[in-house]
Amino acid sequence: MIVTHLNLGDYRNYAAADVPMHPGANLFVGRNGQGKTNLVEALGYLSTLGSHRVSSDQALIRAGADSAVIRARLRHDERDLLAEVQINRSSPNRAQVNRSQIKPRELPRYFSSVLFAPEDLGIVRGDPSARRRFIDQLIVLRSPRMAGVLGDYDRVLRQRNTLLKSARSTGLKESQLTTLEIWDDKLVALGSEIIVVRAALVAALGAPVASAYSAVVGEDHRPTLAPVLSIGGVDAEDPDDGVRGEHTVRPAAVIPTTAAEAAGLFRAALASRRRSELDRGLTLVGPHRDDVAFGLNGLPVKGYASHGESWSFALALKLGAAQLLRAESSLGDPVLILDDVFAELDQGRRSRLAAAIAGFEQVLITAAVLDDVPDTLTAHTVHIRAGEVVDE
Ligand SMILES: Nc1ncnc2c1ncn2[C@@H]1O[C@H](COP(=O)(O)OP(=O)(O)OP(=O)(O)O)[C@@H](O)[C@H]1O
Repeated sequence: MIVTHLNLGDYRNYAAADVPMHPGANLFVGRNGQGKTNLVEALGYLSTLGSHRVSSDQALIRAGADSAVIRARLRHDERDLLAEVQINRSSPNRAQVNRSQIKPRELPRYFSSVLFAPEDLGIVRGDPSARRRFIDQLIVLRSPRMAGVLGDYDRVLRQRNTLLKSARSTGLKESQLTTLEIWDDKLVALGSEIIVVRAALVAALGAPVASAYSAVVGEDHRPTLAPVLSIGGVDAEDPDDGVRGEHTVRPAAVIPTTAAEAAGLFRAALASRRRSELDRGLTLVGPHRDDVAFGLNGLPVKGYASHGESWSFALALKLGAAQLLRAESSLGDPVLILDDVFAELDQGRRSRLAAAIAGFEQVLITAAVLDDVPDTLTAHTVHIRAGEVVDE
């Protein structure tokens, strides 16, 4: 799949932008703070419904405006499609495909992109939530229907926590026990599906991430990924009662392969934690506490790997994700977006990265310095200055 045209209205520092795009590499160059990342961030939003830089949509709307529009003309298998989203400051966002309204969360059915940016270092070095976000975004791109399952799980979790909190202050009454059992059933049904899908994804990512890592780094450093499931044996032994410290981040002892197996484990874990959950007023086990353990040469990445190794690992995660999607998606290749990547790499890694991405249908690259980008990627170069696309 490729983007043939991007149109922005009141998005970040763009009052309006019209950018034709080409198959293969498209390079956006400009000094710091001109709007290069904003441009590619907008395309990332269209497939993940979020920005890699902020958790709320508010910052995406141009200062002083009420709404932002991202509109992209997409081409796949000779067919054109117009996808757009309107991000509103004070009303729900709206989305359209070919001018017909759809739910915003349906957009990943139509557009698939994988974005790598310096912030992705947080996936390997940051909190478990960053790893869950990475995994879940990929899950939705692989199977857009999962957006609903993940959203429903969060909703049920919030409602269950509200009930646990109120039971904590008053003691669990008969009627609350019945309601808790209903929430347990919903949590287990949704959660067990998430657990199995996440574990399968982590297993599927292992090989493409390892080959992306050696393609860029040029050596066989054996990166590994393993799911850490909070329903498995990990948290059950945890004296902190499910509050995960660094020492508990290790691969799950049991990795369920079916939803029924995951449901059995999840339900048993909930039962064994009921007392603690009522004491704390909080759901202590479940996919909202899952993690992924990343390893390099037999050591954990977090806390052990160098800056360069962590950075290359994060890049390999995204390249591996893109590789996985291109192998199985009905949308063709995801649009690969590399934001500010080349400045971080030495000459050898720049050339190797250029070779590794050469086969993708479309790659969008941002750089502050043109000379940082290998010549093979500069055929379509667009200059950006102060929120405007300029011809030079
Ligand atoms: N909601 C907004 N309204 C107006 N301007 C905004 C908004 N959000 C961000 N900006 C402006 O956008 C600019 C940053 O753009 P962007 O992050 O795309 O820079 P960049 O060209 O990628 O720079 P760098 O090379 O430093 O990464 C900043 O000047 C910032 O003030």
